[in-house]
Amino acid sequence: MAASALRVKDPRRAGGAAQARLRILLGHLQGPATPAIAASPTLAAVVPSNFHPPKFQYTLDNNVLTLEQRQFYEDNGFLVIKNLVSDEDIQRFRNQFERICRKEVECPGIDIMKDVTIAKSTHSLNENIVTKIQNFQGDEELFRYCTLPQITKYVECFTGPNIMAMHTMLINKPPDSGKMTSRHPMHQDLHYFSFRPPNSIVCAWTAMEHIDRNNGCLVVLPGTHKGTLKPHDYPKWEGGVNKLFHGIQDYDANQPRVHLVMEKGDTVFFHPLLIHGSGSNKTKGFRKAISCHYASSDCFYTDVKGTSQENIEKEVQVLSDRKFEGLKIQLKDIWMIRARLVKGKRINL
Ligand SMILES: CCCCCC(=O)SCCNC(=O)CCNC(=O)[C@H](O)C(C)(C)COP(=O)(O)OP(=O)(O)OC[C@H]1O[C@@H](n2cnc3c(N)ncnc32)[C@H](O)[C@@H]1OP(=O)(O)O
Ligand SMILES: Nc1ncnc2c1ncn2[C@@H]1O[C@H](COP(=O)(O)OP(=O)(O)OP(=O)(O)O)[C@@H](O)[C@H]1O
Ligand SMILES: O=C(O)CCC(=O)C(=O)O
Ligand SMILES: [Fe+2]
Ligand SMILES: [Mg+2]
Repeated sequence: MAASALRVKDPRRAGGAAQARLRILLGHLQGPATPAIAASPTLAAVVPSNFHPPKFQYTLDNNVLTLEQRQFYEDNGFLVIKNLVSDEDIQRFRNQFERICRKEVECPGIDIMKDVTIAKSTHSLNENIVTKIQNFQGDEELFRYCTLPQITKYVECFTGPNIMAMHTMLINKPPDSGKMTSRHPMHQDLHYFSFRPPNSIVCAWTAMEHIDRNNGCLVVLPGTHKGTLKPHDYPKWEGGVNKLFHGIQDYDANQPRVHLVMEKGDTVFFHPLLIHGSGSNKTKGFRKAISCHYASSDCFYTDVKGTSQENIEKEVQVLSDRKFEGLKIQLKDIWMIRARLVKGKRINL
């Protein structure tokens, strides 16, 4: 059976023999279960002798990625494609961002965020106050980013043909005030998500200008997509931390990091378990990037009760209580509201 057919099923819903079979096969998709199977006479009897574990777990069969690119993503959990978005498109996104910041256009459902150091200031909004806008799925001009064919062509290698846009952001990392609040702590995006499986989710993140360590590039820990979701909470930073910027609790700052230096239009695709963050912006300019988290529409929603994600659900509920006036909604409801179809059929999400 093709891995792509399997990975969309929720193994908990399958029963009996089918469940046993799925578990065995999913074992190959999720981790090195082979030695255990070989050691067990009962399980070994179920696995045909000509069965070869799939070589690839994190990418689907496709004719877009070269073998080398595919292997790179499998090993590292990210892949940078140079020069994927045109200057013209980036200028359009930048113009629309400025119109939204200045409140010249209405954008239903959007969240506008200021840096924690100026959160209580009463400046009227403009593009030099806003640190990011989120959930622009309702804005046709910005949503164009999510539908760019040269991006969805790559996305499909991870999600398959039924593609939902789940989360969108335009990040406008401000010059750091000196308190280091422009840093984004090391985290896994899956911490925010109540849908699975992780291998059917991918983020596309496009640099809207040259980005390096000076203006706070993305920083990744290669290979960490092979691990599990870690507990997240606010880092104990002296200068303060932005709302909802949770970081990995036991993060060891001495682990080897890779700084992704990118040119305008370059796009990185990365796995939702990949540990990443971004550094402070030491320049006077606002560092801009645009991103979308995509998921296969046959992913399924999960309840985060009793998991390490309870803390994020509680916080998001407090925020949504203010917006939706006391309606106690779950994290998965919030994602359901935000989700928008990009391509193919809407199934579960
Ligand atoms: C893929 C992974 C997910 C993404 C990962 C991330 O990016 S994590 C970050 C995800 N971020 C988000 O989802 C943020 C969504 N943003 C929002 O909901 C909003 O921007 C916000 C709640 C932060 C701010 O709300 P509003 O702008 O509507 O309201 P307002 O300006 O009145 O602020 C409301 C209260 O929040 C405080 N506040 C505002 N911005 C803040 C910030 N950056 N850090 C801390 N606190 C902040 C204000 O001081 C105020 O406190 P008082 O009430 O005390 O006066
Ligand atoms: N001491 C630290 N403790 C926890 N997280 C850190 C620490 N230093 C950096 N990080 C995290 O590592 C990532 C990358 O940081 P990086 O070192 O690149 O940036 P920076 O410290 O802002 O700038 P610089 O380039 O001067 O080191 C960010 O996500 C940041 O939050
Ligand atoms: O700094 C950035 O652009 C990346 C932020 C990020 O990783 C996130 O918001 O999840
Ligand atoms: Fe992130
Ligand atoms: Mg540093």
